[in-house]
Amino acid sequence: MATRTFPEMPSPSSLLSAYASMSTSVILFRTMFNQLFPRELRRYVVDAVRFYWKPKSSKLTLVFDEKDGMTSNHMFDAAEAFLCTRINPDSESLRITKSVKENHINVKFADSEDIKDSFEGISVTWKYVHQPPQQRSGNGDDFDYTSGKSSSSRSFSPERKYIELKFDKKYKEIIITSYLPLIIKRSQELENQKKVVKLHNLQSYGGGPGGYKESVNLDHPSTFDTLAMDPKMKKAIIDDLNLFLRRKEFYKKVGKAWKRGYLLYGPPGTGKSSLIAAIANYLKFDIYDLQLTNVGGDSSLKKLMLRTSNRSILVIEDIDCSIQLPDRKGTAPAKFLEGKSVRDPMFSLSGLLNFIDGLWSCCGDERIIIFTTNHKERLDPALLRPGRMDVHIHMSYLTVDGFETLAANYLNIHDHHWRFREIKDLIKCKKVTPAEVAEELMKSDDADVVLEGLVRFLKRKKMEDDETKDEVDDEDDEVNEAKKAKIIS
Ligand SMILES: Nc1ncnc2c1ncn2[C@@H]1O[C@H](COP(=O)(O)OP(=O)(O)OP(=O)(O)O)[C@@H](O)[C@H]1O
Repeated sequence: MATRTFPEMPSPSSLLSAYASMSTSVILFRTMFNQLFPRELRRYVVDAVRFYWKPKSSKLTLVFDEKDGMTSNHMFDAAEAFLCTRINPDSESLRITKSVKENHINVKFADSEDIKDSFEGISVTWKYVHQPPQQRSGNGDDFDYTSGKSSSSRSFSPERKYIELKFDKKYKEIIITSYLPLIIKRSQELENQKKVVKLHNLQSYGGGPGGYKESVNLDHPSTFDTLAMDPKMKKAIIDDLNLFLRRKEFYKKVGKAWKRGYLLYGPPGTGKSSLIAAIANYLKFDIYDLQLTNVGGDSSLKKLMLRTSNRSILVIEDIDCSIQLPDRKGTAPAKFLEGKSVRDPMFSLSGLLNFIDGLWSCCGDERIIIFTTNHKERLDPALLRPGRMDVHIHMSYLTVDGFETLAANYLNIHDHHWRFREIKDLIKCKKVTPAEVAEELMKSDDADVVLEGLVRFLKRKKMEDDETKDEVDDEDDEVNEAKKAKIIS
């Protein structure tokens, strides 16, 4: 039987001396390398070696930085919102955020946590990376390219937050053209679901060159369900809003800015402001309340307008009080009313509308503009011309249907109450605003007590009106008598 012989194993002392001589050679080589070759050449050689030796990966990584220069990166925000819906139930850490103005708590995936997703059978991996401020080399003179270290002149790079998306390179096209747009769409849907509608105050004094803008959450509870108005009119408004939202392509095709104008008119207390809040809550659009009384002219108006965002409602309340109308010949200069600020504005109402149209047609999408007035008859005819404001809505006195809505909201009475017949008869023959009735309905928790009080209120109002009417009739009689006497003498 043949026996195998093994070569003799080197002794530990010979291994140690081989290692020592190798390390010495490496140090010698590095020193020679650094001394013999200029810095640029060293850098070039090191980069070239790194490039060719680096194993080629079949993966592609897309990086969404939080900021794109000074502005925030919409793709980062969209990805972050989308990934909140993909959080792994086994996650070991999560980020929790909430701003003072938000009503909800945001649960986000944590630093360096991987999230797996798949799109049309393609597996992708997401990762959130937060790099705190990092030291970096200063002028680079002392940088050693063989060791990759530098020794002095350090400064700090700013902190960086980004999201990485990794997938197989061959799916690049489909991921960029289909998956990313889907993420943007989903994030918008999520945003709409939890969006807190804001009310921004737009006025041009204070707050620096661009004017002053303060905003609060719009906590107005008004919705189309709580609004007391003719059901047909309510439905027509909702249909109109829905049509407007769907018609992005239509507006583009006909070359018009994607905006819609509403004129709300009617006596005080008939729900004009409530309707604006209901529209904002329905569309989840922010409201910009434009105070024209302090806008000096085109340039400050333009600055204010540029501060408004898409998907918003621009409201100009009591338009008849904000701008003095030009005379019928259109020659009188427009002037602001209300005492304090009577600078000559550089625009009339129609000028203002043309201006807003022009500005929005180039940089505004999904905008709604609402004017309100208690006196439609006092408005600039330019505003009432067909095609100017798309929809005119008359907010009128309380109707029987409107009363039923208020009774359901305030008293939780959804069918009938024995007082209803009398109340409805009184409402039919008496002009009463929803605001007046709403105030009566809030006076007690007891529906019987409240409705009895409402009946008394409506009767009293009717009596007062009858007396006023009698007085006016008496005065008219006296005037007629006097006229007759004058003619006879
Ligand atoms: N149509 C309505 N439906 C439900 N509530 C209403 C309605 N109209 C008025 N109210 C109630 O009256 C209050 C005042 O109404 P609102 O401010 O909307 O009236 P307005 O027409 O805008 O008045 P103004 O012209 O004085 O600004 C509201 O907060 C609401 O409680």
